[in-house]
Amino acid sequence: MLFALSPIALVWAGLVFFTLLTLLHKLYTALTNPLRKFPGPWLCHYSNVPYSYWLLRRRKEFWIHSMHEKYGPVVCVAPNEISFNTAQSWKDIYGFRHGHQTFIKSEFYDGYMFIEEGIHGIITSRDPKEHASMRRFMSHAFSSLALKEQEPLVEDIIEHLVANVREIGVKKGEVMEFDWWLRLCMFDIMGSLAFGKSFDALKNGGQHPSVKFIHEATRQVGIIDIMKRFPIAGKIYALFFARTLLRLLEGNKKHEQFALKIAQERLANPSKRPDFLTRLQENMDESQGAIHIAAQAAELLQAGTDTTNITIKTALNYILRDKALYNRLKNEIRTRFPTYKSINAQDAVSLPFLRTVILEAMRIYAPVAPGLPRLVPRGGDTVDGIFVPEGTVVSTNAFSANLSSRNWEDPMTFKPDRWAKDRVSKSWDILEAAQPFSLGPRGCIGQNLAWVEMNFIICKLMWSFDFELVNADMDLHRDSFIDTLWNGAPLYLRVRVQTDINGEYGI
Ligand code: HEM
Repeated sequence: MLFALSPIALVWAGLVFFTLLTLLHKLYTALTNPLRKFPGPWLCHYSNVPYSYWLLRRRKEFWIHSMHEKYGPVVCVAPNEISFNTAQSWKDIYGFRHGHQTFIKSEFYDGYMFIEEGIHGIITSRDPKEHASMRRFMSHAFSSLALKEQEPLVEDIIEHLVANVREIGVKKGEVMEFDWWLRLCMFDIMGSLAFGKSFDALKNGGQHPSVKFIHEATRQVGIIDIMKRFPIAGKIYALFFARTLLRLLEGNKKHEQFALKIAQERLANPSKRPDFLTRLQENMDESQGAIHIAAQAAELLQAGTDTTNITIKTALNYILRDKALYNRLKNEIRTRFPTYKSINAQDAVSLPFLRTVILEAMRIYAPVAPGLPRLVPRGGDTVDGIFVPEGTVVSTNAFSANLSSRNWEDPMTFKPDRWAKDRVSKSWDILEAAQPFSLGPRGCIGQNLAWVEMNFIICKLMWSFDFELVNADMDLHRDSFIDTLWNGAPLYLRVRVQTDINGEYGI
């Protein structure tokens, strides 16, 4: 009977059969999916399409937040993925919990840098044992002593930034795309610390291949994520868009080679320069070579560049919209430091109002906005009192936890005083819902350095200049996209030299 069909009819019959089988399989997995009891749109329980659609539109965190506002603190966002947005979920998923197994990083972290060599850096390492030994190894580069020694290197780059602002913003009177200059500054700082020399991005207006690469790499992460969710479609995409993928991979390769060359050079010519490389070299063992150092340096560059830059940009954006807050911050900085030369990192990090401004900036526009995916360990475990089956990918969505109307009073309003130690207002904010640096064994190892950089930069800038926001019609949330990290609207500022204090840098 089957042989009576023409070849074309046979192909059609095969296609229909295959489609029916796939649909039946989908239906079966949907009906037996243990996550179906979790709230969320029905489609998310059995398809990665909504998740990938919003990822491609670069507004995934906005979508997840809208679902949390609608369905509550736990939402099924993809067939095997649950998002939380509560303070307790941070502790349960990422923290140390006595008597519980670790929730390890999911496959999301696989395969970015040094893929062919199978070598990870501290961020992408998923194995808890491998990571713990890396963390010990890296901790020397992030100790308080190391940080103290790194301060002059950081300050040197900040001086370049201040000089650029004086030259372009004050002397030439140009409106400055300020986040671009901040980005270059952070890039040079990380170059100086992780690669042993500044990239001179501030000097050359960003003409360094790694600046472009790091920017593109954040988009690459999203594309790889989608390709992992749809392996067959991913292969077809790879076939049709081979050139785009090759370009991305080429950028990756060049950045790897660049990192490797720097590491090899440094190992061949040991130095006493107090940067990360020196500390890492001092603590290497025989099992490690230049490639291991290069993998760490490449990841540090990504971790420490846009996170800090985005925070400073956010703080400036909100402060410059509120005259009272702006004057309060200016006064705190200019009173604490009578001269420009008296500005130092230690005092800069202890300014109480500046601290609350930065905390509020990291709340309202989380520098690392997406949920950081983790796997529920064998046997399943509870998150915020809810049992989640083993193998489920869970995360606390930082963007949503920081803006949830269940966690914050008036969440969309920039109110640094919610963080004041002597809080007199009766706000019921759940401060622990915001964990900008994450927590537990995989929490940010660079946070002390980040505080030094951010406070130091803001103090030096606000001491030296008066700022005016030019594009006040810009809305940071409305006008931003997320490619793992923010790809936000530019911040245009007009700059004048400050006239409150006649410091030695007055022009
Ligand atoms: C405002 C600035 C910063 C924020 C908000 C921030 C945030 C974070 C977050 C959320 C994580 C967890 C990532 C994950 O679980 O996948 C992390 C990890 C990490 N961060 Fe930062 N970071 C900042 C600055 C820095 C700086 C300046 C450095 C230094 C170069 C740095 C180095 C790292 C490293 C190495 C890790 C991985 C730690 C580990 O897995 O043991 N970060 N950071």
